Amino acid sequence: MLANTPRNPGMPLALDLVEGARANLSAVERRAASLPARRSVKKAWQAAWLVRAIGLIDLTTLAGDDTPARVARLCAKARRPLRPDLTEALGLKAAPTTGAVCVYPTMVAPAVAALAGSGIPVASVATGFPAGLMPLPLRLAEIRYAVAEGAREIDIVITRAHVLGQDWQALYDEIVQMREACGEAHLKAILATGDLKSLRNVHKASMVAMMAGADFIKTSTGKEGVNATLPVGLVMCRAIRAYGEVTGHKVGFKPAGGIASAKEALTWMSLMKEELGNDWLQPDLFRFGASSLLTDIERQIEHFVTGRYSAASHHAIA
Ligand SMILES: O=C[C@H](O)COP(=O)(O)O
Repeated sequence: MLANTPRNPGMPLALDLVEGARANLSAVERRAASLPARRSVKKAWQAAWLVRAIGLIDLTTLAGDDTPARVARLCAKARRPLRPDLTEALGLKAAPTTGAVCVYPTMVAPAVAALAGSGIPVASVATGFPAGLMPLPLRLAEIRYAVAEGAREIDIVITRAHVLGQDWQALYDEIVQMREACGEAHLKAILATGDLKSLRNVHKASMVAMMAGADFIKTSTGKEGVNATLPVGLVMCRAIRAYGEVTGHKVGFKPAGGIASAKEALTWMSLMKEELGNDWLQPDLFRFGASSLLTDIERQIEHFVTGRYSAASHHAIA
């Protein structure tokens, strides 16, 4: 899944680049507000974009009552996210699969077993998700555990206090160690932007995470009061662009938390296309972190094919 784009090796912490980061807030907000109004994707193209969106989803369950059986059901959905009659009606050569399945560390082994032979990677949250307030050696041990269980992607959470206290060296150092603990597994750095107080902090934390070698930067755990928003997404995309201009490295982006409708998915995809280009519409550089988005996408595709909507419960996931 992540084979096409070389990994971001990171770079030494460059405080001038972090501090010099400019987030022109009102321009960012104006630009973000204009995105949903755009009608750049219509009808047949919309169906094609929604099929593409399926392949960009990290199909997620992160609940206290997760069980191996629920995870197995979710994995079955990841293998076959679209009903065969819809796949056929759309004339798709290959049935889509989701980008990954994302679970807690103790659910990695059941997910790996359920996805065997599918090529779909398992992503695991780690580092004391969602708050991250555990001693660093335990957070690193949790990464190693998830990797040993078979996770190919690790979604870490950062220490928000390092951002709120502007301690960029401490943030850089912890992410460098997390990346080392990941080994071959790809690291997605969850910034928990709803906790970071300002867009300027979001921009700075994005830059530090990329300098420390994050393969992806991700907005939210899904557990903060405010999760993925377009202004935050725009700031993170512009940070990815700025980092790319300085280093030549491409870093992926994952909005997560509260993205539940096909319409929102299309808006996020337009943002990626316009801000970063078509490479960021591929699963090695873009993912949605979402637990219920697939249900609405399937409904909208069914409507496109049949002209009718069925109840969301007919598209049960786990
Ligand atoms: O990373 C994924 C999020 O936890 C999913 O959030 P959601 O349940 O609001 O879609």
